Amino acid sequence: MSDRAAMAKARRLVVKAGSSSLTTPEGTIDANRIDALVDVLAARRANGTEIVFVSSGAIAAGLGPLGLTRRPRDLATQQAAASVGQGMLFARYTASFARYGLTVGQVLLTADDMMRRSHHRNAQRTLAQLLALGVLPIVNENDTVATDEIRFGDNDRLAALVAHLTRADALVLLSDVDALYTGDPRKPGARRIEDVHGPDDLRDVELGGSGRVGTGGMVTKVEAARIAGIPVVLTNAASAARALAGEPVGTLFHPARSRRMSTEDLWLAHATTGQGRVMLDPGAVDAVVRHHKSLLPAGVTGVSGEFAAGDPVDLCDPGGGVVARGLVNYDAFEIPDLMGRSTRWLARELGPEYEREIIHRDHLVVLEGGL
Ligand SMILES: Nc1ncnc2c1ncn2[C@@H]1O[C@H](COP(=O)(O)OP(=O)(O)O)[C@@H](O)[C@H]1O
Ligand SMILES: N[C@@H](CCC(=O)OP(=O)(O)O)C(=O)O
Repeated sequence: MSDRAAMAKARRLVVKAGSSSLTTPEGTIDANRIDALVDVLAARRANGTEIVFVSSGAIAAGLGPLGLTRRPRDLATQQAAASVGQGMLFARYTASFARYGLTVGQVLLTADDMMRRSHHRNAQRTLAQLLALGVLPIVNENDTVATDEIRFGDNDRLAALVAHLTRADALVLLSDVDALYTGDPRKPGARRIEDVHGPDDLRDVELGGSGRVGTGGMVTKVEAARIAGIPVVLTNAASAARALAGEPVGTLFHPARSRRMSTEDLWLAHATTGQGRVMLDPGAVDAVVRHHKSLLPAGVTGVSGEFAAGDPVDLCDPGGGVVARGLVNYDAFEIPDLMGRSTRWLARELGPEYEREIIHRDHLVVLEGGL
């Protein structure tokens, strides 16, 4: 099945709309555009497809009511605008989907919810239950509590992670441009890119910044497409119906990997950040990256950062490049005493509890640079 056909046949779809597709330049909700988009989603839902909708626009929709003429730069005012805008946005969706007898559920997530395994599982369960109950979940970042350091900021990566979380078959990113271009389409000479198969197709592409109200521009969309691991179409809201029908609109990002990674691997690779680093000798790099073995203390040459057992940590090759990430079995301060030792020696000298690996292979994922 072609990736376009996969879009048309998807049984579970994540659709993400950017701020610019949902709000007016005056900083209010664009009710007509929301209704038009809801018409498309409801029609697809009526065909039996489960849809998770990721909607930006909380900050943009809060600008007008607060008398702001442009997107504020400081986090506190962004959060105030999001607090005002999110409620209005969701009220609008509730009314709009009700025209089709559809019930919507609001799901606000933080980057932290994606990073902590227990929160992640919880979000996964909630979304699954909403879908099982026939509810259409509408997801946004929980802007009012997100801090600068741990913010998604844009919703493109969040949409890709939600696609993982829900094991969606395809992802549609709706923006104010109808496709990815070779350069910013606001400048002359930019050409539309129809298909992206991998990094080679993006080599000469200028990934510019965002529009007036959006965040991240094309960089975050390309990144989202890369991490989604499923067919992704990028187009504008006006082309949403055609994109969902598998017609050749926008830009289609073909998934790079044929084998789907497990949910935990996807989570580890894309939703977490290493809380510290563990340095490996060449033999350990080989064992972990090529042979997918557990990381044993004997192959560790150094450690940095403050992490606790259970945290995600980055594994580095002797050149300092990150090759893998895994959930570590020890606190950072314990590792120097174990480094370079065989598990047998450790068990004999320190006790049987030290026989465990630094990272078990079941909780270890090789990152792209390490392949
Ligand atoms: N190579 C490119 N192809 C398409 N659009 C681009 C490119 N470079 C920059 N852009 C700009 O990215 C903007 C969309 O990004 P953004 O404002 O973050 O959207 P959204 O709010 O939908 O997430 C477009 O308005 C476009 O002007
Ligand atoms: N969570 C934020 C998303 C911010 C944003 O600009 O996202 P996007 O328009 O998708 O680039 C909001 O709802 O305003």
